[in-house]
Amino acid sequence: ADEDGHCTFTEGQGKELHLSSEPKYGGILIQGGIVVNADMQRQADVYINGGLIQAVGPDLKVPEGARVIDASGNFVMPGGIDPHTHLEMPFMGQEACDDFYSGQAAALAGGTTMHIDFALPSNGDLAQGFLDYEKKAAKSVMDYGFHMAVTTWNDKVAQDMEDLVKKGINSFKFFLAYKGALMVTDEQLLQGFLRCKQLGALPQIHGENGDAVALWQQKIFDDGITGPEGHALSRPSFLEGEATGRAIRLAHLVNVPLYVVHVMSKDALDEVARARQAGQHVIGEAVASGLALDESRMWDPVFDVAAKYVMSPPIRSKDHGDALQAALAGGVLQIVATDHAVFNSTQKAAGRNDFRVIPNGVNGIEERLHVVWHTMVNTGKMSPSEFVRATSTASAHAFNLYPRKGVLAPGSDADVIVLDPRAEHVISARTHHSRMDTNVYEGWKIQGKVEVTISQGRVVWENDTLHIQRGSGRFVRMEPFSPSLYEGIHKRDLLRQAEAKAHVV
Ligand SMILES: NC(=O)NCCC(=O)O
Ligand SMILES: [Zn+2]
Ligand SMILES: [Zn+2]
Repeated sequence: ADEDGHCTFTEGQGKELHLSSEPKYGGILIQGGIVVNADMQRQADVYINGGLIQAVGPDLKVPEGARVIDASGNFVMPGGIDPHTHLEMPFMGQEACDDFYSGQAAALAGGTTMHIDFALPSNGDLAQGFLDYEKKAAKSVMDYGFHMAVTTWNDKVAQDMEDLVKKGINSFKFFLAYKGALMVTDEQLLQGFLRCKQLGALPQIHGENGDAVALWQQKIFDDGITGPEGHALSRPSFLEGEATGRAIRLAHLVNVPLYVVHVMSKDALDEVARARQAGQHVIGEAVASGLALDESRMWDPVFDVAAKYVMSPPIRSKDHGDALQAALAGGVLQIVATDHAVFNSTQKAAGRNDFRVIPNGVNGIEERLHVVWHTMVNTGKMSPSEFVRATSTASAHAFNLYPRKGVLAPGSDADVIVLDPRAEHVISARTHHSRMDTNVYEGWKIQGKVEVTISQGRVVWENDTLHIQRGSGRFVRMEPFSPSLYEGIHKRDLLRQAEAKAHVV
């Protein structure tokens, strides 16, 4: 990014010129790589044509004129799905500085070919919020979908939820934090859970006790702590555990599946683990920053350095990160997202004298795959297949996108990456594609690099160059009643009713 925060790569000007590296009729053959899906890896070719994967297998014979990409020695994997982003989000009096163009450009450069962004209601109005986000997303360059946040409760919200499900949204987020802004009460949360269940949608929660956080922020500030470390001190991990556990119990009451976004602490992790062990359908999401970073930088005496690590729930001490990594490796957490919500140094500076108004959020949409590969695969904690599951396939299952997304198989969308496990690179704000002027992974030396990204059947990232065209992105509908979540719910309801009747004398 340049000094003005604008990306230095050039956008496609002509129609076909930059849009496609796919020859018109021949398609693309990715030859001789190690094809990795969530369930297996094997030496194979992948043949792409018409935006879809046509064949996967050894020594494929393909039509004359196919473009051949030599992938020998490299991993060929489904493009990443990042199910937690906030592009162009109005938040804490600012607007996140990556829009649907720059944020998606960054995603593609890092091997992510679909993201699911959190649309926010406009003054509590979900329908209007969706329209606003549709407009913002018109400049998209890759596939995307939306979750919708529910920030209050009334008949219109219930009706809007139904209308949005018909439009292709199958998940709704409830914030238990951000008092006075996005936060809902327990009653509103329960109403929302009941509605999600009727509609076959997946409720998601941000687990932090917003009342306690607001009170403790005031106390810490009054005690004279005004810098970014006050952010960490005012949001202890047990407040994350409390809210996460509360939401899990309310979801159990309603018998609805639940998705816990950005699990950042052992406390919240324990709640997810306990519920899953008891057979409850709870999905736990880690984010790259929670796995790989630690809170120490929030105590940096230089405000600009410390402020860039401020997000909620906060990045915690290393023992929490280690526990999150183990939980991801062991399957207690299933998904790695980013929570990409970026505010540049000038925007972060709004909280120079008061940590409570530092806009919350860190980068990750471009770095996620590399950070997870580096942290989890290079250390032997996860296999390449487990990496694919956590960064792509599990999201495709949760949001009912599978097998269109999340797998390399005939008929699936041609969203494919080629990763060279030997190539080394260094993450830096000087070379990344986000509009952010800083990077929380600045200076990280990574072994393993996404050399090629194919999105919608087109080569969009190759030789460190993007080939993208504004407006080529597609809104991807996500249907309700995802079989992986909703198949058993009715049976469990009947069982509960039978058990309740058995107690009647
Ligand atoms: N996480 C964060 O700090 N910012 C984005 C909003 C949210 O997900 O809570
Ligand atoms: Zn959140
Ligand atoms: Zn978020």
